[in-house]
Amino acid sequence: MTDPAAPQATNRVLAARIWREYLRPRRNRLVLAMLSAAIIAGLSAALVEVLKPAVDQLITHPQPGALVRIPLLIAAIAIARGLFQVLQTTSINRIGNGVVGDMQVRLFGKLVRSDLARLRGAHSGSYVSSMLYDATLIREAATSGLVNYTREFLTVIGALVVMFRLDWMLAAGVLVIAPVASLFIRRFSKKTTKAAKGAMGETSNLSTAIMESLDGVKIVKMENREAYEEGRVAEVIDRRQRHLIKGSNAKAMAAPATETFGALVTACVFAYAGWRAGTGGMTAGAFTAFLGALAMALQSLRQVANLQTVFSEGFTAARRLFQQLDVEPAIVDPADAKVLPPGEATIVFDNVSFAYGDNAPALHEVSLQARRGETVALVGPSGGGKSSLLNLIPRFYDVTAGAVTIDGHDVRGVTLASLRDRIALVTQEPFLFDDTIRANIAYARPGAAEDEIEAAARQAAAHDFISDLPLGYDTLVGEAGARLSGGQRQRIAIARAFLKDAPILLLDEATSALDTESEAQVQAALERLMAGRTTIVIAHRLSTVKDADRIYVIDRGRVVETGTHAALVRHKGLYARLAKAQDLDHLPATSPEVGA
Ligand SMILES: Nc1ncnc2c1ncn2[C@@H]1O[C@H](COP(=O)(O)OP(=O)(O)OP(=O)(O)O)[C@@H](O)[C@H]1O
Repeated sequence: MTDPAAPQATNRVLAARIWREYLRPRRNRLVLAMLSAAIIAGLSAALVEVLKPAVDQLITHPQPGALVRIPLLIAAIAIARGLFQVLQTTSINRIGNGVVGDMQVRLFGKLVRSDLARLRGAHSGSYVSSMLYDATLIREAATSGLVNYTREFLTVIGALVVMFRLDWMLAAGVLVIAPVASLFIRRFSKKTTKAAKGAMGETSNLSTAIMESLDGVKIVKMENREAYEEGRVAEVIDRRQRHLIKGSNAKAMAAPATETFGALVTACVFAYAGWRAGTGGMTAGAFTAFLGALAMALQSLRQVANLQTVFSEGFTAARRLFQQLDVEPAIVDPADAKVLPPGEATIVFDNVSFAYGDNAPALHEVSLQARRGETVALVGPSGGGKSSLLNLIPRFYDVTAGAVTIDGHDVRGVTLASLRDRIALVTQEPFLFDDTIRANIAYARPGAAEDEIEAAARQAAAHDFISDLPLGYDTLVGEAGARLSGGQRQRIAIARAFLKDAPILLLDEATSALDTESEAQVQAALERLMAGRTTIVIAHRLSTVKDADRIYVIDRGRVVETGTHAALVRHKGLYARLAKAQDLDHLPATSPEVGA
């Protein structure tokens, strides 16, 4: 069997998976929808068959009683068909929305658990398009497509049965030309499939382009590039529309073809019927009913043809969505993972090398150590590898060689949950969710009590400004915290770390975004946060560097110097040059040796 996630997975494999995972749990309702579809097809056939007695008994040879009986019969069939149509539609709606919901939840669950490397590797727009667009296309194919197909198919069969009952010879003649109709259907379904695939690819590009422009809206405005962005999006829209137009044209061109074909068949039926009527073999009623059945069969065949597009879109979407769904993260708990036991929280990098995928290594044989109560600073030129190093501790990425250990336990040997429980991370641009300040502080500990949240905010020097807000802790912070200042966002992130109270603190310090007063508050809060923890900080603020127990100077992926600020200044190496550039090389030197 083909792997359902593989790009070449056959439609049969995809259909089996959709059935197994999404439809089987809803099979009762699906059976109801299918039964309704079958009954609708039967009633439609009955409706055309009634035309025979209707014409014969009401018009050609009027019969007493028929005037009431036949209209009542038609009304009863029509009402029953209407009721089953409602039943079919409501069942499909329930199944369809359930299927989409399931797919979206599963896909999001998968994405949010996937490796950082994978998430960084594709634009989030493509995930959004898959979640919203692909899932809907699969729903269309798997629910209304499937049920309508069944209904229309059975309607064709029903119409054929009626035709055979009315005049088997004529029906057999019509049946002989059926393969021609199927040739039509196949021909244009190929074209629409190709167009559908193209349109789907462009839908993904479109969401990417829109999200990117809006994410970078400040720079777009600053550089007066609105018109350029508009043009860029317009180009993608144009490409997408070209595919959509091609698809619609293929459909539209098929309509005159099938209609002409239908008219030709009808003409033949007329000729035959005329001949048969002349010889007394076919009544006017039978003839009318036959034409009605033929028209119904042709109409249903057209629907069947249209549904081919729905199926091909659905399968293409399923192939894409399952591919996304089936990528297993590489960074997971090992089979024999143990919980990281509480301890001193000593972090050791033992000859660590690391590369992003197949790129050149970002870190070469790095060794470093940070103990409880210590502040270890990472400094060095941009692109040197400081962030990469920090990312290895909570296993956002895994080392390529060597090991990162905490209290002697390799981080790859313990559960991710217990590892990350022990670490608080405060980044340069702290991320806040569009929720209340309270929820943002309590993000790591959703069950935290009100006074714990407030205590954390006080320690982070955030309580006063929060209390000054009209809604206090209930204030909604806006998208990514947009309604707060940079310093306020940072203090909320620090409060979050205080509340988490993890023994390890990873800090990517803010650079120059803050004014002096705000910076002093943030700095004081950070110092309180660092006390008594194992802190590794990417240092930009020189006061942190000065007070650090140890500084590791990282350049081009290697630790090139180690020591205290004073010792490193005396050493007159890279650090001394960086410090000089920042006018910080005149501090009294009091301290120990420099290493490398
Ligand atoms: N996701 C990624 N994929 C591929 N390469 C990356 C990725 N992130 C960083 N790099 C590369 O790894 C190297 C180290 O980057 P890193 O971000 O760790 O440096 P840094 O010292 O933190 O820089 P800065 O001070 O500018 O933030 C750089 O050459 C960078 O181009």
